[in-house]
Amino acid sequence: DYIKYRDPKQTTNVRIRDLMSRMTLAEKIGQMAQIERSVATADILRDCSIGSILSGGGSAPLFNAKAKDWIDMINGFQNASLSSRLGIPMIYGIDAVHEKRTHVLEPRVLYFRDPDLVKRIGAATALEVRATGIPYVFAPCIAVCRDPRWGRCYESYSEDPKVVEMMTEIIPGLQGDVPSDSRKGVPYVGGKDKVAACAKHFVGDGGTTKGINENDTVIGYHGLMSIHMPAYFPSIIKGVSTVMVSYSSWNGQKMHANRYLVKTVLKDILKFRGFVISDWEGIDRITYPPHSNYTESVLKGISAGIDMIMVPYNHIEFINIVTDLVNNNYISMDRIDDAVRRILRVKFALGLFETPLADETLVDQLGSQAHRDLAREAVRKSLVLLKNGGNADAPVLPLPKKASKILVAGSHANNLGYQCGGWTATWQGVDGNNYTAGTTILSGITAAADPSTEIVYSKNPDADFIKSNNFSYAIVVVGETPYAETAGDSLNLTIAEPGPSTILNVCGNAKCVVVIVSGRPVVIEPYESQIDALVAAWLPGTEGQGVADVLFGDYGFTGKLPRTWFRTVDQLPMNVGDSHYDPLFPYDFGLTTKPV
Ligand SMILES: OC[C@@H]1[C@@H](O)[C@H](O)[C@@H](O)c2nc(-c3ccccc3)cn21
Repeated sequence: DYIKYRDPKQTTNVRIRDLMSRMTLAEKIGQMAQIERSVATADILRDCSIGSILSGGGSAPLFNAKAKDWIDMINGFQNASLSSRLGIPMIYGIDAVHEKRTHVLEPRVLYFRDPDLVKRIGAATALEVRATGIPYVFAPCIAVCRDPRWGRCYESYSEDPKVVEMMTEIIPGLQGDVPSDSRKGVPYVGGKDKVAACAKHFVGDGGTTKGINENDTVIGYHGLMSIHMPAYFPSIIKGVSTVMVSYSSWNGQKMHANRYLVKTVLKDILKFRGFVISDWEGIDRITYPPHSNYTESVLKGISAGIDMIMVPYNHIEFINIVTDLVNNNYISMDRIDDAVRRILRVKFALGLFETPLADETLVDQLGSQAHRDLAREAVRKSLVLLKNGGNADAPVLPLPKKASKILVAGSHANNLGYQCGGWTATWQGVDGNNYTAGTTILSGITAAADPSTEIVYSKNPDADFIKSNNFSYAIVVVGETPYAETAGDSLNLTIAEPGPSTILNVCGNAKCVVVIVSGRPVVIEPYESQIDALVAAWLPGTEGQGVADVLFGDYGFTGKLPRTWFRTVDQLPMNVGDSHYDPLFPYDFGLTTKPV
């Protein structure tokens, strides 16, 4: 017989209304739960009508999983969801694509200010995610990092809200362009090669005291609205499908329990019509210790306006408590219906009811040459030239490709894992070249230099070695080792040993170019006078040859600092516009070179 919500010719509102009218309370509450893939079974998905599954950091169907492994796993889960009473498809979410080695790892930091480029990166990312059967990414992070001591600073586009606003152009890249005649604020996904996106973390995640992750953002209303909120406006206008709540607090109140900002501001005033998702055990952390009063967590989180809870493991406890709270009128049916309506709206916008299973024809898009070239372009445009010789008439860069003998040194010269940083093959990132296909900076240099040039590689050479070799010049690649979230919080921001001594040994005995691989500004002033040329390479990901492209002048340096480069950490926090502004290199600084 005719089932209205299954009819794609009906409007989304009609389909939602029809489906909601058929759903039991249990089915509605099941839709509000997102569980981790490691605990998902066919029985749970079918019997509990679970709304969503995610891969947490590094959680894959198997080690070195290929696209087919992902597709088979996700289709397996989806078929279970489709076998539930009403056959509501589940939505599978993941953090961008850095979970999988099947993807070209875009530069981990997108520090260029080119909305067209970031949109193209979004489109490539959407294609590669869909190729693995996934229709939903927890990106973009539109945090405005105001203190580089924050372990997630590299996930933020800039300290300047204007730049972050501009970079929301990745959303139409990921989701597709909202048709001009369609209502603003409504989730929009334009086709099977596009994904639902997630603006995160709402709100003020980048403003915590001393950059302490998940801590307290102490700032007035106008400061919050002028620094941390602005990028949410264009995100909503561009039809972002979901918003993730921040672990952090605003003036002592947990964002996961902040009904004023989540319901009143985001939903009622800004008219956001997609669904609000918690962070991982985000409601558990409303209380201290976390999960010490889960009933309070569930009540406060859902009452604040959170629609989908990233549980991720204790879905039975979650479902039982929500059911009790509704049956005892602590949570209204209106609140439940608002949450489910929003979740269904995103699922209908994604076309999940029409095409719930993966489209296997996209697999050859993975790691395509076009995507590698795009990532390489992003690397080139992200690099910032901070110093280029002692004086203008003797620039060091671009380097001559033809030289008798050059030295490549440093802990980060030949290490793909270090180039990629956190959120890659594993949550905290990896060390070495065995996890991801890609090009190290050393390989990029070797490929770019003239065949007649002798290239000597030494991770941490001593002074005698350098003196005795009479190198034409040396390239030293050092920086930070990979980290994610709290593990990346740093009060000293020093580069990893033996980086400093490598710099001093090499630069004290040869003309040197120092390339810093890091997610953020780090301590460099003590060595700066010894360094002839200094390049901030951030986290170039798999495309190390993008670094060689500008070092040797195939392309000019054009990058500008997206955040202030401090002298010493005791100046922090220090952002452009502050009264006490005495940086080593100011926000928006960057020397340029011409292509040769
Ligand atoms: O991976 C899903 C989300 C991600 O989208 C958020 O940006 C991030 O804050 C986050 N932290 C954890 C997470 C934190 C601690 C232990 C295990 C997992 C999980 N997640």
